[in-house]
Amino acid sequence: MKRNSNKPIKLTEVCLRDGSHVVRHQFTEEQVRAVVRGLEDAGMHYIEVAHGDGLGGSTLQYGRSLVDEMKLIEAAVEESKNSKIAVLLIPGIGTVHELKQAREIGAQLVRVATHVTEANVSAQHISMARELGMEALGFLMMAHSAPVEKLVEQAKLMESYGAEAVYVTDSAGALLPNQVRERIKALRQSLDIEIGFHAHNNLSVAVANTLVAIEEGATRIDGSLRCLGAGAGNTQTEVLVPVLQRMGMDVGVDSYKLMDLAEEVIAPILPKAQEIGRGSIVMGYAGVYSSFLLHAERAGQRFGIDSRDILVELGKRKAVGGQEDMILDVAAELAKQKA
Ligand SMILES: C[C@H](O)CC(=O)C(=O)O
Ligand SMILES: [Mn+2]
Repeated sequence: MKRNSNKPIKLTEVCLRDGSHVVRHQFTEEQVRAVVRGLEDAGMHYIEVAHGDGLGGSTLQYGRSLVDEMKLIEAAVEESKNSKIAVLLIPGIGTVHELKQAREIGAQLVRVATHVTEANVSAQHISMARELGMEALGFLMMAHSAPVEKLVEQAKLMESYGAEAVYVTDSAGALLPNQVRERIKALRQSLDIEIGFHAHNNLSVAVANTLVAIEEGATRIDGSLRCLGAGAGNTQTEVLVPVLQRMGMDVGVDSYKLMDLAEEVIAPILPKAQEIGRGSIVMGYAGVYSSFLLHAERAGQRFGIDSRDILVELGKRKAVGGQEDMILDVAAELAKQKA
């Protein structure tokens, strides 16, 4: 593959953060320790640990964590030597208070996540992270939902606040390869910082999209072992690494160790195998935030309606992350219409 960048690829394993949605935020300290030990041994570059909705996400609205995320981050830091521990923060859900706490216990990188049109709310957290000596990256969620020019404008804002990279975050798993290409290409042409890509596999194109992103010059790449991430999960890490090897790119991570970890440690954690089920397909198709899946399934059961109808309606209303309360409203409305 001809890459449009000569910078090394840096992988971030997100199963201990994005996967938190799948286990309803019930990770135990032992699970986190076992996963981090395995990832450290395999040579993973970054490991993200936090509540699924980022620092401070443990609430009634998003789902309470079984174990305080700071305790999990601390455990992850203890188990890692060369792998760096990363956290995610959505301004408004997480605050500078949690950011400082995460830094004090050893987190080295933060991804400040905002909706794709709301980069302006990331300024304070990006600059605070830099002051704290952390790597600070921007994470533009629901990147499918804005025109390319808007995405570029918002990424430039994050760059101006001090972000060292900006991610195209395909939260809904809705982007198709040509759309990933045009987005990464446009960012590469307009920014001086690194570009990242975070996929969801709802339409079964996460690996393909990630390859396109890398080809166009993305160097910060996310994956989750065994697809342990919201919806149908992310780019499957233990698949991506050997695919890259076959393309002549050695990212310095041991693929056998990743495969063993996925099979022996992650698979037993999964409540059920991560499949591209009907809910995930509809999310990708309708452009709905992947972490809404389980909330919509629960609401569907409660109101006796098909959760796909809820997801399609949420897509029409352009619901964004943080609007989980809309799921119940939509379900109640649809049930009323049905009655
Ligand atoms: C808080 C979200 O789950 C962040 C993310 O991983 C995404 O938007 O995708
Ligand atoms: Mn995600």
